Amino acid sequence: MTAIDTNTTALAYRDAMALLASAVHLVTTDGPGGRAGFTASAVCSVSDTPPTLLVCLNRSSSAFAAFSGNTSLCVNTLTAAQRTVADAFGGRTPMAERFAAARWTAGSTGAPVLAGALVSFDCRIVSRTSVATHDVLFCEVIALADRAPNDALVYASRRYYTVPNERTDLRTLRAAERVEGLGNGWAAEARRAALRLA
Ligand SMILES: NC(=O)C1=CN([C@@H]2O[C@H](COP(=O)(O)OP(=O)(O)OC[C@H]3O[C@@H](n4cnc5c(N)ncnc54)[C@H](O)[C@@H]3O)[C@@H](O)[C@H]2O)C=CC1
Ligand SMILES: Cc1cc2nc3c(=O)[nH]c(=O)nc-3n(C[C@H](O)[C@H](O)[C@H](O)COP(=O)(O)O)c2cc1C
Repeated sequence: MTAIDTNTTALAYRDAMALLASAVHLVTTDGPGGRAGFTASAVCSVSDTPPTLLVCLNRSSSAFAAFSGNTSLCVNTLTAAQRTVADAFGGRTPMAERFAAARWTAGSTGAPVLAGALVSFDCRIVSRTSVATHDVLFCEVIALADRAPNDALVYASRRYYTVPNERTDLRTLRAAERVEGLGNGWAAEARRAALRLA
């Protein structure tokens, strides 16, 4: 283990955290505190009884005041096709412009639900704790939005990657077989592997 130099602790920590791959979410809210949202990787499952997750929000974020004034939020997990929305919600863009970058419906809590998200967790904020620079918001999941099989967006080493959905893979493979008439060799082996995953 290499000890962390106290003068570069934050930088060393960030460099180390940058190695971790994570899902990418738009965390959104609406209500008396106003409408706001930000791109987040610091989202974690806490419990399934009742379904509970946590979100870490920097108190210096322009979205912080709205989340403080509201009692609900929605965690919208992004698909690979939604990386431009991740950029829009990643900072320094006015809130109206962020929301104009995508289509929305209102969840049962009133929080904005992103159309076409990999999955959306509509939540009631049940507790808040300030830790260092961030507020940790503990949220009970009230509703889940439709989940269509899709490729996931992953953030690692400060860039975005696509994680193919197994079922999407299978559809692609079947389409390739139909178009190209592939039925033997590597294609047949790949098909068998995909069927085992399905
Ligand atoms: N948890 C957070 O608050 C996060 C904030 N960010 C912010 O987004 C921007 C771009 O980030 P990157 O390109 O990934 O480069 P970066 O070098 O700023 O961050 C690398 C990694 O360090 C962690 N991190 C960064 N800032 C943090 C913070 N203030 N508190 C706790 N963990 C933090 C995250 O895991 C991030 O992926 C930066 O302004 C960064 O601060 C990014 C990821 C998580
Ligand atoms: C991939 C990615 C993940 C992020 N994750 C978080 C996070 O979990 N919590 C957080 O407070 N900010 C996170 N941020 C930073 C916010 O999205 C946003 O940039 C920051 O709150 C400053 O926004 P502002 O210009 O609205 O103040 C992340 C940014 C990126 C690009």
